[in-house]
Amino acid sequence: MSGLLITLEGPEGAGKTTNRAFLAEFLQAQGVQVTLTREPGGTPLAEEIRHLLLAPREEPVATDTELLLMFAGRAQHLEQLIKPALARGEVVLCDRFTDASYAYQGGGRGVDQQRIAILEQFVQADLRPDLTLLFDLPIEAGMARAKARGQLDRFEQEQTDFFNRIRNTYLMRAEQEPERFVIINADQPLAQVQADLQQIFPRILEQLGG
Ligand SMILES: Nc1ncnc2c1ncn2[C@@H]1O[C@H](COP(=O)(O)OP(=O)(O)OP(=O)(O)O)[C@@H](O)[C@H]1O
Ligand SMILES: Cc1cn([C@H]2C[C@H](O)[C@@H](COP(=O)(O)O)O2)c(=O)[nH]c1=O
Repeated sequence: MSGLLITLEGPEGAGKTTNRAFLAEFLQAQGVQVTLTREPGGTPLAEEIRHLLLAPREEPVATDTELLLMFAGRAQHLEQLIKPALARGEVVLCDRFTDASYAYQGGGRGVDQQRIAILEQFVQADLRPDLTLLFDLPIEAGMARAKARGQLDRFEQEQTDFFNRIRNTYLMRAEQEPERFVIINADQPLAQVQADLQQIFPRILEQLGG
């Protein structure tokens, strides 16, 4: 038995966490076992790595340090949480995964995509998300939501150009893998975003049945 790995991606404040809960509610109502998780994080050790990554600090964080910490947390998360849940046949709803490394460290920081691909293969072997929901919206709209939440973390303190490169990288990846990605227009009232999201429920149930 093998479950499904569904990842939710997008820039800051796109509504990933809010809509992960909405999706979980729907699946649970269908009797599907769901594991909710996030990256960086998802296990106690990986959450400690998350704290290291997100905390604003005076010492500049080297780009490779950031990249390797993302994949170190991912390795722990995969072994301790994601793979066991998939082996139990569950749907894993993960708030960000490796597409975020391509978007943030690749697009945002300028790391060569091939170097990220090497780490992806090293840490994940052939494990890839079954479906990726990309919540897309203009950077200013997402940042306004993030700012309204309160203090900004180390990533959220970056400039608009950094986030525009991230958004563009996500959209480019979605174009390259149209069978895996579904783009959701996140720049709409929540009720409309969720109405759009409902359109893909049958696809998820079909993937689960197959
Ligand atoms: N469609 C929407 N319209 C307006 N506000 C929204 C919408 N979706 C989510 N929000 C609000 O925006 C804020 C950010 O949402 P959420 O935490 O779900 O986004 P996120 O993508 O997980 O953010 P981040 O990646 O920055 O953690 C929350 O306060 C949420 O209530
Ligand atoms: C998985 C992953 C994440 N990031 C960045 C993206 C966000 O700024 C933070 C996570 O915080 P959020 O509450 O989910 O917004 O980490 C990254 O740069 N690279 C990654 O692989």
